[in-house]
Amino acid sequence: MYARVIVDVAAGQINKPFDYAIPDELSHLIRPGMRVIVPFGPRKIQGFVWKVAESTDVPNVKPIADVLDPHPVLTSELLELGEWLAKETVCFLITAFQSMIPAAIRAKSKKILQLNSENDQLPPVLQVLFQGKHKVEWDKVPKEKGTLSLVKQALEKNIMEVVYEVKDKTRKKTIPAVKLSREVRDQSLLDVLDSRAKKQYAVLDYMRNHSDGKSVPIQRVMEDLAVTRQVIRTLIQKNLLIEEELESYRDPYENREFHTFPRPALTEGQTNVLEPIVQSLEKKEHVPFLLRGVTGSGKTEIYLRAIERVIKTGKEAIVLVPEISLTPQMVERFKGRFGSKVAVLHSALSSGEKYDEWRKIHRKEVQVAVGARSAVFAPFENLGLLIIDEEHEGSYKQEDHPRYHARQVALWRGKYHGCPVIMGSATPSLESYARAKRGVYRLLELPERVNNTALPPVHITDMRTELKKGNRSVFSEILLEKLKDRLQKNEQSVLFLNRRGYSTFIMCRDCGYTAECPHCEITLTYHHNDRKIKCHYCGYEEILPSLCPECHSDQIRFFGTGTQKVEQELTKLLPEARVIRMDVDTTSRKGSHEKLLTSFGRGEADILLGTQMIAKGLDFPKITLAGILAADTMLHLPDFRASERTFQLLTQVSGRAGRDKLAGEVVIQTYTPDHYSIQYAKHHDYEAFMLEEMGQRKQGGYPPYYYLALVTIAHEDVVQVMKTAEKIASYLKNSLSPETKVLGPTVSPIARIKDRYRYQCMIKYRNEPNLTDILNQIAARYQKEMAADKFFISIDMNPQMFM
Ligand SMILES: Nc1ncnc2c1ncn2[C@@H]1O[C@H](COP(=O)(O)OP(=O)(O)OP(=O)(O)O)[C@@H](O)[C@H]1O
Ligand SMILES: [Zn+2]
Ligand SMILES: [Zn+2]
Repeated sequence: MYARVIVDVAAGQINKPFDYAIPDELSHLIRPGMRVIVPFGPRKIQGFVWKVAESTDVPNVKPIADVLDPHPVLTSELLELGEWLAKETVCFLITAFQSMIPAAIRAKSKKILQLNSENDQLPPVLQVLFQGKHKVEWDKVPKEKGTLSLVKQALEKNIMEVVYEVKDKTRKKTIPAVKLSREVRDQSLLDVLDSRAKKQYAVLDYMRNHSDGKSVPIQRVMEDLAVTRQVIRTLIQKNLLIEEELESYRDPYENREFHTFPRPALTEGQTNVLEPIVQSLEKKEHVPFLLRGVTGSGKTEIYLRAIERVIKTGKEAIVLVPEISLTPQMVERFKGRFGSKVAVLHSALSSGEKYDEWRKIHRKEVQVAVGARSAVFAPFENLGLLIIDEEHEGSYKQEDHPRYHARQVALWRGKYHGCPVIMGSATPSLESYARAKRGVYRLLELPERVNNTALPPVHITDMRTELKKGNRSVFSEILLEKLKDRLQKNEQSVLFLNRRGYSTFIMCRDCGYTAECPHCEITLTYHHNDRKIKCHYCGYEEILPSLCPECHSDQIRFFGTGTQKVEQELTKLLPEARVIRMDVDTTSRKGSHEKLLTSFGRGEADILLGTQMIAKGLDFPKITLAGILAADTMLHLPDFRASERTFQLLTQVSGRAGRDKLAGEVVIQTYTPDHYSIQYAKHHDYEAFMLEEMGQRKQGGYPPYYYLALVTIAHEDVVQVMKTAEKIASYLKNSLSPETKVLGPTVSPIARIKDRYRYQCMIKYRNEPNLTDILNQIAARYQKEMAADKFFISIDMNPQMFM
């Protein structure tokens, strides 16, 4: 028997399987989807068994060295999905497979220097390096000329050699447990024990009555019966109990109690919406539903009801939510309804915790997976439903290989399993909405809030007028007034500050110098906490200069409005207000996000001030005011979705106010009050906005009228980039149909990142069946250069970002 293995070397001409012999002792074990260790050149690397075959054309195949999994980590469905994904997103098969499993089991091989003789044969410098051990990781070797040439000599003399070790990072957590041995199960206890051994008798009796023949943690037996470990040990020695290691899960929600989440009677609107979904569940039909429901219309309840049906029929469901709305509140709604049937996959979990949640799915111990983007790969085999909440969210697109969109994957899986997919949002993306209008998706609508409360009235304030009036503060008069009013009434407010397109930077007031990253063409951002300026693209940082590096003036200050600055101003203007600030700085510690929100929910603060993370998902009855401090910061980004994103964000934030009995209100501060995004958001008019935006897209030749593909080429040498970009552009122009437009090459909006100059070509097309093939050819053509770290070519189908 032979295995076709996709090996983990994402470089060179190896986007194809390699054949390995399956040793006899493994032949009954190996199945497609398992991870294996195989020899590859001088080293051993990890791979996935793709297929098992009777024969091979390859002479002298080497045998598989080891198997890492007792059960396949990739189901046959996921293997198939991976192939599709690799082609569609133009990436390596191995990259697609790796992205479907938790990071904890994505093993990497390590390069290691191993001594073949005694330490003292080495030159002193290297002796120090080895410190008496016979192995050193290559990463620990100082990469300087002297040491490297000594290493080279030692390798040539065969004093040491390079080996590769594959480390499986998984560490399953286990706890000691015991179970009854067979002889105890089949006999009367008095036959195996002296009746005077009362405690031992009690233990065996307990095990008979409680354990159902399964193992029980030793700790629990000790606690329940108040016996010492010695009693149990004696029973083990007598072979009456068998000791076992029980796998235990790191449960991030272990110490939390989930209140059973009430199951309200559905409103008429909800009933109508649920009906066609239930029908398609019953008919086992793949129907893509687009559920457009205004904020607070009870979409989540629809999800819960549909999942309920799915679980009843013994099937499984996946629920995707954007990372930032995967709040404890959200988790509680699912855990509160379905309890231990739910696994939560969340990036804030440690990689061990994530792995444990994944294993619950893999071992069919849960039926529902709730999680961010990558949860779409949950290894269920009997899917009955997939849900994408806030389907318009940009974070569903992965901005790294494989550049997939979770919606695209969900639809693929829905089709595979013949089950419905629900895409829900108050502001569906224009692309999805257009598809629904054309009947590709089935449109379901919830136009009203659950208890028929009105959507909150929106005030627009023109910040230019404020400035003319002499108001230099971040807050308009009207917003400040309303904040004071809420304080008096003991109601809560949220203040939203857009993170994107708006950051604090430093500038010299005398000469106009601004600090830029020396490796990227981007301004450095000021961080108040450690008084440093940092690059958000490459991580470069430096201490805030006290004098201007150009003119040595001491008038160097930071500009822009960060949350910290707003908070300072807020405490000055409203000293009595209790403010909770939520941004990257206050939520970086594990669990802090949750703490802040719980505290706000308990009413321990009056104002919640934050960035994107407070825009969605929050459902607090006492919030009656939502303020948006600078609505237009995102409007001017070089991105054709800027207007759409602005509209969506304004609508989402507005939706936080007045969700319960108390009526809500919204204040939007802007410099461009007449912009259609802002005007339609004011009137909660999604359809009118979409209509106007469609016109804009048609004119500009953007989605949904055209599809886009973005090719970015980067290299340290600007001439090389230009030449290659030209070559690629003209190759594309020659191979694609005349109706397709190839724009560029042009300099990317961020012209340099990590010392590499960047150029891009944009492809706009309507019908180009061979495009992915052609792009895959281009990727293959430059693989060697990319592997050698010279060129960096990224191909992004349906891009969400244009930087
Ligand atoms: N049928 C119902 N009867 C009473 N209350 C309900 C009903 N359905 C939902 N709710 C409650 O109404 C509130 C809003 O519902 P939900 O959060 O599901 O809306 P949503 O459409 O998901 O909102 P958003 O898009 O703004 O996040 C919640 O507190 C929910 O518990
Ligand atoms: Zn200066
Ligand atoms: Zn940088």
